[in-house]
Amino acid sequence: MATLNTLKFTKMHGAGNDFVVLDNCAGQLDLSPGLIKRLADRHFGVGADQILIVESSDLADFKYRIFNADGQEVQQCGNGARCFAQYVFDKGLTQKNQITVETLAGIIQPELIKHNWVKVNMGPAQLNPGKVPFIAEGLSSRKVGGLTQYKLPVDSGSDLEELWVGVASMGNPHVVILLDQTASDDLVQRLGATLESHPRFPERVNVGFLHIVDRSRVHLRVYERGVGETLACGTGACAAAVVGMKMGLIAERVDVVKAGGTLTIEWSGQQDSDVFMTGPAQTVFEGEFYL
Ligand SMILES: N[C@H](CCC[C@H](N)C(=O)O)C(=O)O
Repeated sequence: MATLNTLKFTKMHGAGNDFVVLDNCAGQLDLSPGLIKRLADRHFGVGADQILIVESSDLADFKYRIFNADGQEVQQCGNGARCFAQYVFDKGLTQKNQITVETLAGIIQPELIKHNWVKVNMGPAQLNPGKVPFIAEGLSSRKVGGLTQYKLPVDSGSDLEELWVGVASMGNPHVVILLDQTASDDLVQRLGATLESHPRFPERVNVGFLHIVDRSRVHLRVYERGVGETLACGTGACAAAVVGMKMGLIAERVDVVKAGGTLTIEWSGQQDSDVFMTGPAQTVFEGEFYL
C-alpha cells in the first residue's frame, strides 16, 4: 500500500481569527498558492483565515510567514503572532517566554504573559500614505486632531458616495472608517469588498469599521484583504486604535471589541513608537492533511 503524503498541522485561533499552523523549520514544505488555498478552504480543506508558517531565521529566534486564504503571502498578522508564540512554546521549539520573530514587516516581539495570553510588540505604525501604500494625490484632505483624513470617492452601491478615511500600515495596509455606530453586515460586505480592491490601494487593503464607544473602548469590524470579514483582526485593531488616538478620540490604552473577542492595544502616540497588542491564543486541534 503506497503511503499517502500527509502534512501535520495545528489548528489555532486568536479571538476567532483562525489559522492552520505548519512547522517548516526543516524548510521542506512546498508553499504553493494551490496548497495554501486547499488548506484554507472550509469545504475541501481544513479551513482557516490564514496559514501561518514557522521557519528558522538568521535574524531572530524564528521566521514567521503569513498566507491569506486566497494564497497571497502578506507582511503581518497580529492574531497570528500571538498563536505563533503559543505554538513554538507548546511544541518545545523554545524555552523562552519572550521571543523575537522575523516577518516581512520587520522584527516583532511576542511575550507569553500566561498560557493562551500573549502580548506582542508589533513595532511602529506607519501613517505616511505612500508607505501604506495609498495614492492620496488629488484627493481632498482634512486634519482631525493630529490625523490627516482623505475624502475617497466610492461607488459602493450604498448611500455613501464619498467617504472620509484614515490610512495606516502595521507592515500591512489598513483603511479605517469612523462610524457613529457599529457597522451593519450590509455595509461591511458592500463597502469592505469595494475598498479592499480600490485602485488607490495598489496592494489592496484591509478595511476597518470603527465605532468609538468611549475613550477606552471601541467596536471594530474588519473586512480583511484576501479573506473577507474575520471575527478579529490584530493588525486591524492596532491600525484602528492608532488612527483613533491620532484623532485625539481614544486613550493610549484601549479595548478593541470584535465579534470573536477583545484585544487591548497600547500606543504612546509618539511618532515611530511601538504599538503593543495583548490578547488570547488558543490551540483547537492537531491534524493530518492528506496531500
Ligand atoms: N488580511 C491581512 C493579513 C492578516 C491580518 C489579520 N488576520 C491580523 O490578525 O492582523 C492582510 O492581507 O494584510
